[in-house]
Amino acid sequence: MFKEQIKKEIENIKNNNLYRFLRKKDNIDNILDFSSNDYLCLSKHPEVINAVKDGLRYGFGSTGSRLASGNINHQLLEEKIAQFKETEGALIYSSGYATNVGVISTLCKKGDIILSDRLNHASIIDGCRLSKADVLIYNHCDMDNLIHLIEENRSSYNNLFIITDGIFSMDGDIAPLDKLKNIADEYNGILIIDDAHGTGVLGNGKGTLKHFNLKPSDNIIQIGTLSKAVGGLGGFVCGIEEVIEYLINTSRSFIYSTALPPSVVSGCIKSFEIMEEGTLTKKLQENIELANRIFKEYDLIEKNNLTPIYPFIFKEKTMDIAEHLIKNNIFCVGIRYPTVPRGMERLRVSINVGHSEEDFGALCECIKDKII
Ligand SMILES: Cc1ncc(COP(=O)(O)O)c(C=O)c1O
Repeated sequence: MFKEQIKKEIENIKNNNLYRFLRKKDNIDNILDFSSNDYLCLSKHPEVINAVKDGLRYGFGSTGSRLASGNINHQLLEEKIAQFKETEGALIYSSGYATNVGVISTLCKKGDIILSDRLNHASIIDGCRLSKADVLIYNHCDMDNLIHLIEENRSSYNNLFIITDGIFSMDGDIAPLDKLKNIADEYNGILIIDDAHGTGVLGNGKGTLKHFNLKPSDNIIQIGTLSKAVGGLGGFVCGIEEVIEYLINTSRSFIYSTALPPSVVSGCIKSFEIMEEGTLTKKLQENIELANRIFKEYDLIEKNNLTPIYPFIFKEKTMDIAEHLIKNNIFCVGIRYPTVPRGMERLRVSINVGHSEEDFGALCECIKDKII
């Protein structure tokens, strides 16, 4: 009975053209990859790999939660992140997803109100759903709409939280953090920034807050992931000491989950050391400029990007183009509803420091083949 029901639901997904399946990245050395979030290519950096090997001296797994047997070299990474982000403290989780869910559901309580950008990442949405706060969605980066919603509800909440991605993961655009910080200050609110895609990329690598020349403050909480520019696995939150101390005591996805393997932690520490030098972030910005020029020549974009994420909106043609690219050894994922709104289906092209002018040209030529 249950089996039949699930089969029917899968059929429905297929009939709606929304079926997902796992695709192995075959022939990994020959593939031209525009799907990865490894913006600085740190996942394959020899010094990072050596640091990972060195971390294996502690063993394969961490063997327990941070509050039990799993607290090995983790605090070294937290000190590094806090220093890098210029905050009082930092706390790492087993993924960026677990961080958003664990931080938002813990800090935002009954009687509070959350204002969340319409295009925020699924892990923020799930954190909001798990929290007991009231959640209102403001139109994407629309400050008038945000203020309107706050004004309408201002008498009826305890704490006000504004939550936004720093760089939006599917569009590559940047949240107006300067304006959001002003609004948070004016209404005595707390600004939570998920800088999963900004860390290592904007503000000399320090992130989106730095991009706006803003300093960390008591009412800013920054979240990030160790799985994108950092090249590893895990997530982190940074901010004032009291928030970190409170999360250690109350955040369920931190407390009730095994700590990251120490080798991953060692690799991430090395990644932050390399990011601090600034060379790779500078190279990434140069590659973004190069990609802007070439993508414009092929009419794939109208204005210059500041981030490595390019949405090429091909709507219903998206999946056919993605398939054509794969047949030509170019890996670039097609994104459909519900990850993006209907009618906004796109290739999500993400570029990194390893791409060359020829690579950008090859991608554009292959797309051109299919759309002409
Ligand atoms: C904006 C954003 N936040 C959070 C996450 C989750 O991070 P992780 O992959 O480390 O769980 C992602 C990754 O998909 C993301 O794009």
